[in-house]
Amino acid sequence: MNNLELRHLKKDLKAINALKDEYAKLSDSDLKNKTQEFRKRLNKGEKLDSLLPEAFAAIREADKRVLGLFPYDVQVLGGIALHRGYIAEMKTGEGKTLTATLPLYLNGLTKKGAMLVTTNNYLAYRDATEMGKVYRWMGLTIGVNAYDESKGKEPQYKPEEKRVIYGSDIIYTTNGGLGFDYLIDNLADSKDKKYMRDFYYAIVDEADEVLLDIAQTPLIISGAPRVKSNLYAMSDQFITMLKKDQHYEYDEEENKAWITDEGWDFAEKFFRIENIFDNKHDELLRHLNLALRAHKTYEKNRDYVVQNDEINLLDDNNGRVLAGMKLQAGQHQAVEQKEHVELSDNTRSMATITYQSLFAKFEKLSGMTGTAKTVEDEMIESYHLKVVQIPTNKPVIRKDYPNKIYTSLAEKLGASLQHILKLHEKGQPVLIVTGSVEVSEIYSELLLQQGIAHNVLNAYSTVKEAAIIKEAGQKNAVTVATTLAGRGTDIKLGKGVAELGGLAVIGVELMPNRRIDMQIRGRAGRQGDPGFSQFYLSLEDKLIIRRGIETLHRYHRNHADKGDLRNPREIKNPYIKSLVKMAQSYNESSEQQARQQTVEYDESIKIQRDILYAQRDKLIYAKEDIDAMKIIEEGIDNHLATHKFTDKNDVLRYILDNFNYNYEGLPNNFELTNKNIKKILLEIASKELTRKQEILVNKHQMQDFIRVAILKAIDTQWVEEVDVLQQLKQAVISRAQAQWKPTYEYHKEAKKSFDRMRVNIKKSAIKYLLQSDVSWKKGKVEIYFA
Ligand SMILES: Nc1ncnc2c1ncn2[C@@H]1O[C@H](COP(=O)(O)OP(=O)(O)OP(=O)(O)O)[C@@H](O)[C@H]1O
Repeated sequence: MNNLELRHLKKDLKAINALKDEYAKLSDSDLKNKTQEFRKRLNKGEKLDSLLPEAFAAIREADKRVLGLFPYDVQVLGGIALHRGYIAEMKTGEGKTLTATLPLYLNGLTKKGAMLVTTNNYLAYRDATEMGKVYRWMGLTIGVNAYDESKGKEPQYKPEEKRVIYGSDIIYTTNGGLGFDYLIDNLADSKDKKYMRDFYYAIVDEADEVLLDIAQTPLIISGAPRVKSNLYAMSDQFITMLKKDQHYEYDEEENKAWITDEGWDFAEKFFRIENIFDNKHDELLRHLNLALRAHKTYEKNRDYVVQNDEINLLDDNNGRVLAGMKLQAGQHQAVEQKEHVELSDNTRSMATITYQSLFAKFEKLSGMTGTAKTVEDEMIESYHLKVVQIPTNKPVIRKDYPNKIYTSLAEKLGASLQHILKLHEKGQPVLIVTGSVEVSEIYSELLLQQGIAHNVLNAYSTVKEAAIIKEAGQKNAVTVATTLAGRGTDIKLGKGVAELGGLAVIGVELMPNRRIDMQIRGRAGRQGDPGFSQFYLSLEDKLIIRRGIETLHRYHRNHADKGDLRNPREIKNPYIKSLVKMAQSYNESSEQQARQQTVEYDESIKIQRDILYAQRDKLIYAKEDIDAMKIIEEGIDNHLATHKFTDKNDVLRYILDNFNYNYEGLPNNFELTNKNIKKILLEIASKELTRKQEILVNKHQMQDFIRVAILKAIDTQWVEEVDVLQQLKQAVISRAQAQWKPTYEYHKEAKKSFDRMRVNIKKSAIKYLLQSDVSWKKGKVEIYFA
């Protein structure tokens, strides 16, 4: 299969290579003028595909002149694959950054926006800065939705600045930045606050990480805070007094903790209540569980870090801070309480999207990574993306040694340290990659004890990332890093290092999947460089404990106390070794199942969100006037269809609640028929709208008001709906049993809830249109919603 696809790509490569000499002879200005020429031809109807050979030849030549790098044939092949909407699997260090310039230039010619999406700020900013030069030289604009972390905090862009970024020919952004911007753009209540264009073309860098691993965590924008609770502090204090196996139990494999009967008895005594399971103590019960989880299942420096008096979650896949992400439903506050930092607002989510849905919005999607083949089926299923493997430019000469496995953590530390010391003695640079901040600190401590100077790169030190990476390939360098240095990081070898054997990569934990292993190994042996990689594992590695293979646990129990740091004994038993591998593949399949579940549950909210956002856009970009009376009438009809007014007071209540809270009363001779009720309601509405029109002077301002009021109705109801769906999902999952398809139940309920929301939107619209106050101050409309 791969060969067939490669053959197709090679045809284009041939055409591009045939133009090589001709383009090399062009003067700088003739080369730059090609952009205009291509754009003219596009305008006349020529297709991108037919421009491909010339455009690729042009940008390739420009890469050489501006960046000093002439894309190799294999990179051109990769570039063509990216244009054609494949995932180009190019081995680590083959130069994907440069490869992307080719299809980005070609697709940027359309002026519809060609995006390079990557996992983190450091990579996005680095690549945009380096590659930006060549696009500008060729007369294309580039927008950068990332910033230099060493120079300070994230800039807060105004909508007009975002519009410039997203309006550029080529855009470099992080996936998180893009997702949040999409959600914020869809919270705008007027044209001048919107900045996104329709999504056209994207190349997703580190495609497997972004599209699969990170895609497990949906993006959430938080909104109005819920009432603050003092139960966090009380619950936290209580939990710290509990004794393990008496008051609570903890299952390490599942990373689950629960309070025992004895624990609950203790709680009843402590809080002086009779029955904690009584409904009136629901909130306390919930907070106790949150506090228990905060203490027993969330670990500092593994799951989160504490920075600037804040809890920042860590991404399991790459050890980086998950910018802007919070644990939901009060869990975040419980962890804050545990760490004694100020409690943030416990907000409900206002808008949310998964990456699966976000990327489905691109007209054309492609991706690149060093590791995609093992997950090709999933890529096809979730994104319709096929993988094509691109050959390397030079053979990879890096040596990947088989894993060394030890029983205990101490033995693993001892063995790996001996190896590191030996390498360091001869001056070979070493990169030690750990699975958590905690372990990175242990290694740092051990190295200090040996008097070895080294750098530590983890979530606490990302501001120094570029500087640390620059040093990491020099003679004598020792770098301890979490997996955040495991992808994209380009470590260049210093003078004399190749002769010493290149970079040595020492991995010191069993990683969640093989792709992460390969990426870590791939920090060495780039561009045909020498280098090697070696993993040191132990039966106390997190993944082995979590994946619970009984034979391994038994082996561990029987052997753990016999070894120590100074006397590490490697496990040679092939059966035990194969079980360690199995723990990793178990984990891979459960990761995949979890992703499948995310996709399945996402279907409802995806459909609902699309309908709702389209409705919002229709209002924001409405060419014709919005007929407020028509919307009010529909709301009245809805109400009359579902509600039977029993007497005049009932009608009056409805008017006071929804139409006019100063309403004086119905006429004495009012006859209670639906027709009459509707008539009087329409009269009140029409009078109120006329009054507002008088205040707002002209029709244009009145239309602005109507639009904002209806958007407000949509948004408030949508916030409710997002919350309802989230809770519904939790409820359905916790009820899930065998032979019962929870997703079916979920989608059925979600549909009902959506229909209710549509009715409620109209109801709220009436309220916001009629019961709000408008004023006209200093040439601006001011609106107060009750
Ligand atoms: N055509 C070229 N000629 C010379 N050097 C090149 C060329 N292409 C790339 N390089 C160099 O190769 C190195 C690796 O490039 P890059 O970091 O883009 O690799 P990558 O494929 O993204 O790796 P990873 O998979 O680890 O992210 C860089 O130092 C880059 O300058």
